[in-house]
Amino acid sequence: MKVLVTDPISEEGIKILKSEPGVQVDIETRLTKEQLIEKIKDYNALIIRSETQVTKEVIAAGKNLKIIGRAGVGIDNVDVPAATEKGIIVANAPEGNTIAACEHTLSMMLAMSRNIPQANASLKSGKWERSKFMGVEVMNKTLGIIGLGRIGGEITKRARSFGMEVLAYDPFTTAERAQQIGARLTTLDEIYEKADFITVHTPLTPSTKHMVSTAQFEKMKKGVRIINCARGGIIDEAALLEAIKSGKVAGAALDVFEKEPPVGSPLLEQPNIIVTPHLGASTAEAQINVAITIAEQVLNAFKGLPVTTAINIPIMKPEVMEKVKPFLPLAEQLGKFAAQITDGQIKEAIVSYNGEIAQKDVTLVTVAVLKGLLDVKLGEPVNYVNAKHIAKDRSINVAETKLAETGDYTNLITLTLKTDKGETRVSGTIFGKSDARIVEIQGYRVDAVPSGTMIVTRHQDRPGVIGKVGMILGKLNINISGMVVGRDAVRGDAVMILTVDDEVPAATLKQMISEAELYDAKYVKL
Ligand SMILES: NC(=O)c1ccc[n+]([C@@H]2O[C@H](COP(=O)([O-])OP(=O)(O)OC[C@H]3O[C@@H](n4cnc5c(N)ncnc54)[C@H](O)[C@@H]3O)[C@@H](O)[C@H]2O)c1
Ligand SMILES: O=C(O)[C@H](O)COP(=O)(O)O
Repeated sequence: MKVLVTDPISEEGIKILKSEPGVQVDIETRLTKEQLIEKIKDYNALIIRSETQVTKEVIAAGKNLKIIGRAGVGIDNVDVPAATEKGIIVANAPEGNTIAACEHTLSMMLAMSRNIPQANASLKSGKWERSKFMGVEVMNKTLGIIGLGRIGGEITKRARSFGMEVLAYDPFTTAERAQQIGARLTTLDEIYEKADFITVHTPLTPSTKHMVSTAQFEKMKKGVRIINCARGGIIDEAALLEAIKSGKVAGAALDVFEKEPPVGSPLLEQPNIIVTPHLGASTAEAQINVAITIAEQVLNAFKGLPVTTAINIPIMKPEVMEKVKPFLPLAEQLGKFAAQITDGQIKEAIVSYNGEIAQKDVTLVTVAVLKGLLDVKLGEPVNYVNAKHIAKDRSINVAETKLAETGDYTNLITLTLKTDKGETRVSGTIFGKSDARIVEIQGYRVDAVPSGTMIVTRHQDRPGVIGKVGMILGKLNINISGMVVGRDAVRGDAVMILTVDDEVPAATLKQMISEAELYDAKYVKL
């Protein structure tokens, strides 16, 4: 397994990767786009920070990529949909630099309030300008936080200790959580109306891009101070420049820029804008944290272990994962089995859960069913990353139903496929800890271990049918190792599963259908 590291990460992470037998690590920073596209084809993992741009072209060239690891939080420099489509895991290190970014934000707020960078530059240039650098206090001021996630939360706690009132806006958090950490959740308009300081802590996404622009500056208090230690582009730089020039905004503290480095940006010429070169995560502690996390995640991906910080796979807490793990192989086999006995174009896949499993978080189990189903149907690599995406792309509607009733089985997973030609229904269960069985096909009871190769027939239950099938297979030296039949009534319709030790040619299935007068016969390989 080969890992390419294209942005500088702490040695601690590199050591972890290198200590794993069979893992080769190459560090190549400052690659051009073309160089990265050329190199990436040989690698199984790419580790980056915020500088490397992982574009669609890079991802397309990464024929052997399993995982893109971001040693930090923001993944706006990675084309995540393109990676998902290719089945490449994108993982970040979401917690390692929270404190670093929080402390940097507060440093910037205080430095801006007391003109520290300007005063430092003045004194070092030989001046002694005490009256020029009159500051403001933060105590008894209102801090508006946009994005009350990990960093916004830590900032709240510390800002409260400075004696600030904290107003927060975050559509994805609750008023209770905000209150618990010391903020009052409110609207953006109230923040703009009341805040003396406004700091943004959202990711950069299409919906947060330029969320603070001319119209928003107009709503703010005169003399407001702005901080952006999240991502360049959340605040519209052109609008900020105008607001600074007009005096509406008294000062700004920026760690991040729409273009990095911000060469030639007029923002750099404004005396009341202080800047740092994207240093939010640059502490020794944070860099060790994120490098260790991402190295561990990359190794997990190589070993097929859960990548717990992946942002394009359903993530589960280890205790939840432990409970659903035994069902994943069964779920995948059900998907594969159903795909091979189903004709027509799949319009809908309904995964129904009965019994104990219905009480669990089955997100990953449904993905496993889709993985098995689409792997067979499409003949292209499908994994836990891209299964849902591919289903959506192919206009296959995926539904989940849950029923706590146990019926005859403690747990039952049923996959129903609706196609343009009809409907297929297959159910499976786990006996004991991991004994997987297919227990129903089209409503007929059966009992088959979902593995190996088999022939699945639909026919009328009458004398001679099974004999004729056996004769045909016998003549071709195809060995039958097991047989189960399910029927609705004596001489009614039936299904049969014949487990076979050898490959069954399509012509043999046709011969069986015509000579034994079967409704249908399918070869299933699991
Ligand atoms: N300057 C740096 O070096 C540095 C360091 C770390 C993180 N960051 C940036 O900070 C961002 C936040 O990091 P975090 O760890 O707190 O992430 P987080 O996911 O814990 O928090 C982000 C919060 O933003 C909220 N949010 C999303 N869309 C929103 C919207 N439209 N309006 C308001 N809130 C919205 C989310 O609900 C979430 O609570 C990262 O995405 C990264 O870009 C920068
Ligand atoms: O999103 C992040 O984690 C920060 O912006 C840090 O970026 P960096 O790893 O390039 O310092």
